[in-house]
Amino acid sequence: MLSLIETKDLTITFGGHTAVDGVNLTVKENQFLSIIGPNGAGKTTFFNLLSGQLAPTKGEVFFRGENITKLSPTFRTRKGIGRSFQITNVFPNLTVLENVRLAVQSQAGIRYKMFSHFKKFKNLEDQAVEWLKMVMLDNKKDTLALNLAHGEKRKLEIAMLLALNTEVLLLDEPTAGMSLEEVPAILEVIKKIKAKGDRTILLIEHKMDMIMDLSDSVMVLFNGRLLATGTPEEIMKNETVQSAYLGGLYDERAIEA
Ligand SMILES: Nc1ncnc2c1ncn2[C@@H]1O[C@H](COP(=O)(O)OP(=O)(O)OP(=O)(O)O)[C@@H](O)[C@H]1O
Repeated sequence: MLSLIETKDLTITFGGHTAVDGVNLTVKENQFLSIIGPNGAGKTTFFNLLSGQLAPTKGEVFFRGENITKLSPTFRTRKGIGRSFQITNVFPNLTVLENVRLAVQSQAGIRYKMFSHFKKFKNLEDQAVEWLKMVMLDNKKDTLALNLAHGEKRKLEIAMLLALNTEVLLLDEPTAGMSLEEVPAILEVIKKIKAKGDRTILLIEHKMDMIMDLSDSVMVLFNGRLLATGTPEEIMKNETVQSAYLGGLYDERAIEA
């Protein structure tokens, strides 16, 4: 398997605080990698460094061996690194289908511009419907985005990300803010994407059962540092992880109780 993403000594400091600290990581093609760690460990910041939303203080990011550290988020998306849209980027007064069609259109624009290829409106719409089927939201295609439930908005966000057709999907807590009833649907969507086998997926999640279920490997961040990487089973057994991360969580729960 090829190495698709590589970080070398990736570091970012905000004021005096180092949020991501010397992270060296290799992600292979079509791997499903989950990122865990306590609140404030640097997970989202690490995603921002991969997607180009933030520039590192030190270190580098490589995509297929090419140094992309200085590329903007737009160029990184064109290369193949897709970061989930925030819900604020969903157009509330457009329908679900119109939102996904716009994402398909932007991808088509990028890919076909150099050939002056004219994609017919209907074709774009058909593609949008396919992505909506993938996330099981095609039954809501004519609903205004503003009228969707929270879990449905997250599905729409994933459909829009899928429509960009990037090789890499960075999913930052797709179940955040969801009710317990909404979680299984998102889990099923992510499983479907994984089962297709043509994407490299990086997932930030706090739900350990989801991590165990989906991941080929897990990386643990703690105070911005890469504490451990391994299979989900290895990570659960890892004593450093247990004492530093899982142990800490149990302590917090004990204190709260
Ligand atoms: N733009 C910023 N300016 C200053 N500090 C920041 C900035 N972004 C993140 N931080 C700090 O960096 C640290 C890591 O934050 P980050 O959001 O990456 O953690 P996280 O692991 O994703 O946490 P959570 O699980 O709560 O989302 C935190 O202490 C945070 O306050």
